Amino acid sequence: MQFATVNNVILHHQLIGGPAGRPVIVFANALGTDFRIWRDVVVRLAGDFPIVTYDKRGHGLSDLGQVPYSIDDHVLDLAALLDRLDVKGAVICGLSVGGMIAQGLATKRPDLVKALVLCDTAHRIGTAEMWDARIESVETKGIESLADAVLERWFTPAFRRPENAAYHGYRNMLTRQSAVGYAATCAALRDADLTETAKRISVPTLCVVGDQDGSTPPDVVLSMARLIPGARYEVIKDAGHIPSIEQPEIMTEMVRAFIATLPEVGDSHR
Ligand SMILES: O=C(O)CC1=CCC(=O)O1
Repeated sequence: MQFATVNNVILHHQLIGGPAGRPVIVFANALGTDFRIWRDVVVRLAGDFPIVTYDKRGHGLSDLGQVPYSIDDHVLDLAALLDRLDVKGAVICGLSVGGMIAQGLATKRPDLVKALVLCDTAHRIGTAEMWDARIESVETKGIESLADAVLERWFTPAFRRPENAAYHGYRNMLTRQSAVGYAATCAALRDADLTETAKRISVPTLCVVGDQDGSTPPDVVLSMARLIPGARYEVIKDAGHIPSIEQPEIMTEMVRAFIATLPEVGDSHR
């Protein structure tokens, strides 16, 4: 099954089976992306762990639902999807707004979360003015109108070479997202301040950032890491906002090494 109705919204997802006794890894995505941004990490981890990927509402093949959204809408969707899949005590690996969803899940539904990998994210991203301007551009001129600026923050100059087919492919991913879903998630980002949430996270947490991230630069991610009790912080060289695309090998090994440090929890898998 790749589609499930939760909270009156169809969510596109994949569950890849893995060995019993290993924690499920759940991947959550950035604004303007779908679950394929994790593909090069997922293929490296598949077989060693059960894996869940999904498209948050308003993105990929998932429904739009009621707009605009709040971060809580996204958190409740992920909680309902994991309940539906009978996943508990997972390692939630969230990138950008996906990392905010992961933080929210860890505090709202601690039974679902064994540990967090927070990639290129923060307790607060951007300013209300910035998100309002972005919403206006998307609503009046479409995602294409901001694509080049977004891609400059997503990727390093080395990745943005005109001859790099992957660069053009991910540009297509961005511009083909629903403008309505994109703007609705910008509203969720505008309204989200997870400062108090981050302080209450009580699971082992790894915070990761690309050294050239133009959206949540290393100092921003570090300030989130400092709020989370006991969190570790790592920088990935030669990566922008989406290290799972630019440095999948390093990203994978960081996730693997982090999971190896987690205490065994008997009921942490399906
Ligand atoms: O679009 C960007 O600048 C990057 C981004 C911010 C939040 C998110 O999920 O992606």
